[in-house]
Amino acid sequence: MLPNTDFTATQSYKYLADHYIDIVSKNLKELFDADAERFEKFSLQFEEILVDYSKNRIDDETLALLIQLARECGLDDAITAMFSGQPINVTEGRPVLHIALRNRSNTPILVEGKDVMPDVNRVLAQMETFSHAIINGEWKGYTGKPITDVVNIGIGGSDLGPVMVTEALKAYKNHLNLHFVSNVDATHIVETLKTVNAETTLFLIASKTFTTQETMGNAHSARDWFIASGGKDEDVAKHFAALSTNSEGVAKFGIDTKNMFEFWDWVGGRYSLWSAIGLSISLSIGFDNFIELLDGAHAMDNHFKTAPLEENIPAILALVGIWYNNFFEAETQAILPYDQYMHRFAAYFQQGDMESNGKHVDRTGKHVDYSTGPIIWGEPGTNGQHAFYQLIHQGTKLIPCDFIAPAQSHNPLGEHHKMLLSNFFAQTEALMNGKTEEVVIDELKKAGKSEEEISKIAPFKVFEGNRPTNSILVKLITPRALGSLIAMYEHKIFVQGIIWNIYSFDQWGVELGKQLAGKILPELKGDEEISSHDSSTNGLINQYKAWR
Ligand SMILES: O=P(O)(O)OC[C@H]1O[C@H](O)[C@@H](O)[C@@H](O)[C@@H]1O
Repeated sequence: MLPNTDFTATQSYKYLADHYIDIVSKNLKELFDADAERFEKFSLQFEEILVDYSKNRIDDETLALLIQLARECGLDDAITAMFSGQPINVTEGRPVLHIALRNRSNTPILVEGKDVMPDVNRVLAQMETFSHAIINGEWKGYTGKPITDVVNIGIGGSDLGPVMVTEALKAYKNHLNLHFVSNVDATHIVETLKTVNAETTLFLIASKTFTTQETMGNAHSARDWFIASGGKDEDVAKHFAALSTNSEGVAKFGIDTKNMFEFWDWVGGRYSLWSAIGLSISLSIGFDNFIELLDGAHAMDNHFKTAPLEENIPAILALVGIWYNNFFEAETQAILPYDQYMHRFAAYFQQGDMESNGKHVDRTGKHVDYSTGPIIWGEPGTNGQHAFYQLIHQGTKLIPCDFIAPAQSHNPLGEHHKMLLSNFFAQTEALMNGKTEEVVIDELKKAGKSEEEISKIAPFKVFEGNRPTNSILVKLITPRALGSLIAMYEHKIFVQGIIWNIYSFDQWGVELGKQLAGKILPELKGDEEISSHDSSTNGLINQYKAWR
């Protein structure tokens, strides 16, 4: 089971608190000047991924203390507990085994004494056969035509992973057109259905529970549309498949369980792209590439499981994150991919990280008196530079940033990639070094400005610098490299959850809103005035009724 340590009561935490006072007065630039080996010391390479964490406000002592903190919090045992299938998702009574879905070495992983690998491999084989049949055109729709369009209907973990990965790996895409419908707002399904033909469309109803309101609503509307477009009830089997843990729910909906791709309750929704939920990925880029994605994740799993903490990339990223979150009181963490294909990467880890570590009680049920999971946000570079980087460079908040870029582009057009990467390299340098008042004044002098003009404008042009970043340089965003990158962030989240002594694999925080929406829905149907809520909620509902 998981250890249960208040990390703020550890010896290393106390040392870190003292050490913070020392580090906070130091400038990153000075740290580089003082140590010619800093890059070599504070960067790690995993296959074709280079993680440079040297532009962080840390020194040897910081890192040693953070690693000591991880040890005091029982990280080693926690890793063993996860990989060996212990029920570490205690509040739901489940193990956490997304690592089993990509366990390409096939070593047995036992849940209650039973090896899960035969089931994992069985569903993978089912996905393989199905993917080939759809891609090759052997699978025919109800009028005998091959499938041209795939619509994945799912939300949260049953949407964000497949969307992010199919976008990130678009360079590997085949002829199938992929669509994703998540929002219960009818606009999403209506606009999607305008672009497809019932005779050649396959719907994947992706829902772990098969009870999620949005997904069920969209799935029913898709089936109604299919029937209204000329499909018969008996044709549904050719056009609807389910990705779920709930076979009863699937059968009740009217999908033949032969067309069901199963997964298990030990897979968290936000960790499920490696499971049957990844079927849209396998359809989009082919099963072999899907396996490459799993292989990449498995390689990162092995690194995470076996590398000493000093060389363990997910652990180091997590610990450096804790340094900012709990000592510098940083509230957010930006993820900034310099790769247009990765434009949903930050959105994906918004769920991955915030649903996992957005928790206010520790593993004993006690309210924590320290900060837990950060707010995750970001957009692809260089778009972000022309939007919110102003605040990162000159605002009053400390925003640790992860910069991610591929060395090679899938679209080597003219000078584009060099231009993109010049920005990638420049931004972390600028954030670290800033621009002093001296330099600003010198530049203004050279531009021929008067003393008076200079004194007025100079303060606005100063960059304090000393702003921390990680740079993650990937040779090329291949399925394998992407798999490793995603697994790297997953394990980072795991490590942080262990240190904060919280349960990272439940998500009770999504329940209250669902419950209340369930109560409000019937109230929206009649014309009577609503008075059962607070005056604001009553007022809003009644105005809606007046306007609808
Ligand atoms: O796949 P499902 O069961 O439809 O759940 C979709 C989503 O629902 C809730 O918001 C949460 O539980 C998420 O973690 C989950 O990903």
